[in-house]
Amino acid sequence: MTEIRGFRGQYAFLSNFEPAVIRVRGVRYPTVEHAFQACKTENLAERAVIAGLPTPAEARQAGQQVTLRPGWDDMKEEVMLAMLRVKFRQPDLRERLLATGDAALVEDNAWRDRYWGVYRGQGLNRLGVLLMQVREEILAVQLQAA
Ligand SMILES: Nc1c(N[C@@H]2O[C@H](COP(=O)(O)O)[C@@H](O)[C@H]2O)[nH]c(=O)[nH]c1=O
Repeated sequence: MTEIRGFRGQYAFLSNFEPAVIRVRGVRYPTVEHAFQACKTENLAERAVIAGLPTPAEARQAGQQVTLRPGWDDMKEEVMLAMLRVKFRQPDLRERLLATGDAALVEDNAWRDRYWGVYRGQGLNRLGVLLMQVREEILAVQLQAA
């Protein structure tokens, strides 16, 4: 089976740091990263600040300082999945995701994240797994409509 390892170059669009407008409760976020980090808090003022940050790296940093909502750890995968579903509703991104076929998607990273990705050959690759789930869902809908 082919594998896409590392979301760089032509596969950078799979990264949460890539531009993709996500709307959550009327607020517009420029990347999944912004939206995901904002969802860590229920404080709308904190969300608004994150939405306005110029880069996803700054959004990620800000997400480490917000008032964490109760139970965040148990809901973070559902939230990530929801954000990814919104991202890949956009036709161009949806087509590019589908074009990865049945390749394994592995968020191989250099920033030592072994939860969402894989670092030095080890990690849960939860981002990759959720991306593959979204790809499956899109494919299932297309097959139903065919
Ligand atoms: N740190 C990083 C990425 N990692 C992203 O950061 C998020 C993890 O957030 P947290 O759960 O708050 O640690 C998650 O969306 C993961 O995909 N991605 C990138 O392209 N470049 C980076 O430098």
